[in-house]
Amino acid sequence: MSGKLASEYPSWKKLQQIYDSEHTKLVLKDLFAQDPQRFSKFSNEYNSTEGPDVTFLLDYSKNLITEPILATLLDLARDAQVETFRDKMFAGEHINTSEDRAVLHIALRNFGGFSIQESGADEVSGVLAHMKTFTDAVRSGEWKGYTGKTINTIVNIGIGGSDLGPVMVTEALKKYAKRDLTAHFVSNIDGTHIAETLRECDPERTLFIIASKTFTTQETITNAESARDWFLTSAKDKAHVAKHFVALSTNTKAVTAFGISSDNMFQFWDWVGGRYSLWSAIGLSIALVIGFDNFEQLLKGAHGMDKHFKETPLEKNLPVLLGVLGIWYNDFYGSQTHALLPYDQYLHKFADYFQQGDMESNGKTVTKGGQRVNYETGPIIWGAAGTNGQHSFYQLVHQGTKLIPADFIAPATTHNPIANSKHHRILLSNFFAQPEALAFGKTEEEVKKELGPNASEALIKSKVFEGNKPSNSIMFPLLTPATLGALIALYEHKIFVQGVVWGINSFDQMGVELGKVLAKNILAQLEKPEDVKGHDSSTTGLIHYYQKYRKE
Ligand SMILES: O=P(O)(O)OC[C@H]1O[C@H](O)[C@H](O)[C@@H](O)[C@@H]1O
Repeated sequence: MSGKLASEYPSWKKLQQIYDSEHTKLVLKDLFAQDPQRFSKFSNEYNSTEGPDVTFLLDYSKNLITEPILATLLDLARDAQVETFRDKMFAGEHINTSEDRAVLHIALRNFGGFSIQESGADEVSGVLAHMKTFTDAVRSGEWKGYTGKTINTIVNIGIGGSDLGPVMVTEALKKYAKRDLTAHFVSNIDGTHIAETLRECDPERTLFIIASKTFTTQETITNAESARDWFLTSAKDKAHVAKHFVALSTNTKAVTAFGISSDNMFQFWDWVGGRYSLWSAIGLSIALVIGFDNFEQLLKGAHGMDKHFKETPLEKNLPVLLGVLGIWYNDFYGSQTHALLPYDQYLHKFADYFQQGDMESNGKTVTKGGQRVNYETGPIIWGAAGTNGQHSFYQLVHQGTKLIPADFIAPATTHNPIANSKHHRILLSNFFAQPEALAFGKTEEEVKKELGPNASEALIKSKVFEGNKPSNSIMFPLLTPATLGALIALYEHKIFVQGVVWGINSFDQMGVELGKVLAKNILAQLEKPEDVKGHDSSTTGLIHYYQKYRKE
C-alpha cells in the first residue's frame, strides 16, 4: 500500500517468474518425499503470551510452496509495508481513507495496554461495564418485563455485521449458553423472518435488541418497528417499551427518535466496522447467551492474537502466513475461491461469517489511490461444517477442474464425547483424511491395481485423484471462548494483510450502496404500472409481472 500496484513490487515479479518456471514441478508428493522435515518447517504452534491460555497448531506444510517461495511471499508483505500499515492501524491512524476513519476493533479488546489515542477508545471499558450490569440483571432474573415476569427470550434484530457475528458466536459457544434463555436473530426484510420468530415469543418475556451501527438500515428499522407494533398490541402502553427494547448503535439521535431511552442504549464508535463489531456492544446478545465472563474471555483470546500479530516476526506471524499463502493461489494459481471447512458442528456458521468479513473487506477493484488493479483481489469465501460437505461439494474439490485452497479446522477434544467419543474419533479421522487425499490423491497405477486386469480404461480414469490440492490445517485442544476469539482475530488480521498487499481499502463497503439506492427508487414506483419509469425493459417487465399477480 505504498502507492504502487502490488504487481509492480519486485517480489511480485519474482513470484510470477517462479510460478511460470516452477509450478509444474511443485508436487506435494515429491516435496514431502524429498524433505522429512517438511511438517516441522511449515507448521507453527500458537501460544498466547497474555490473558487466557490459548494454543493451536497451524500446519501449512500441504501448500504448494518451498522455502524460497515462502521467503519471496514474505518479501511481498515487506514490499507492501504490511508491518508499517499494521502499526498504523494499531496506533489509530485513519487507514480507512475513503471514510477518514480509524480501524480499531483491536481497541475493543485491548486488555494489555496498546496505547490508542483515538477519541472513544477510552470509553470502551465503560460500555463493557454497562453490558455486564445489564447482562447480569437479565440472566439473574432481576430485570423484569412489563408484567413483572423474567426474560426468557431475546431477539436480536440486525443485519450484516450486526447479525452475522452474534449468530456465529452464539452457535459456536452454545456449550456455554444459558439454556433457559432462547435467542433468535432476525435479519431479513422478508416479513416471514420476523413473523415466524414472533410466533415463538411471549411479549411479556421477550427482550428485543435492536442492533444497528447507523440505526438507518432499512431492514433493521422496519423489522424493529414491526416488533414494537407486535409488542404494543399486548403491552398497550408505550412506557413498557423501555423494559423490552434496547439498542446497540453509534447513532444516539436515531435511537431516541425510535423511542428507546439512552439508558437502554449501548454505544460504540465509527471506528468499529460493521463486520468487525462483534467485540463491541453488538456482542450484547452473545454476552446475554454465554454470560459476560465468557464474553470477556472471547475478547481476551482475540487480544492475545492481536499481540501475536503486532509483535511476531513475519516468518512466524500466523495471520501473515495465512495471508500470503492465500495470495499465492489467488494471484498466481488463479484460484477464485477459498473454502473454510470446520470439522466442528459448533462452527457451522464460521464460513457464513467470514463471507462478509472477507468479501466485504477485500471485494474491491481500485486501490486506495484510485487505480484499477491488474490482479485479482479478495477470494470468494465459502464452506460448511464437516463431514456434511464431504457428501455434497467435496467431489468437485477432489476431482473438479478448479483449484480450491481450503482451511480445515478442528478441536482435538469435543464438548460432546458421546459414545465414548466415538463420534469425535470418526469426525477427526475425516479431518485428517481429507487434506491427505487432496494433497496426495490416487494414481492410475494404484487404481489399476485395485480394480484388476478387466477394468475399462474409462473406469480407471474416473477413479484417479490427481491430488496436489493445497490446504491448511488448524487444530486446537477445545473450542473455548478464548480460543474462538483468537481464531476469529487470526482471520481478521489475515484479511488485513491481504488488503494491504493488494493496496485496497479493506474497511469501506461502497459496493453495497447502488442496489440500496435503486431499491428505494423502485419502492416508490411499485403501486401503479404507469409509475414504472426509467428502467431497462427487463426490470420494467419484471415489475409489471409483479403488479399483475400481487395480492395485497
Ligand atoms: O449496523 P448497520 O448500520 O445496520 O449496518 C448493517 C450492515 O449494513 C450494510 O450492509 C453494510 O454493508 C454492512 O457492513 C453492515 O454490517
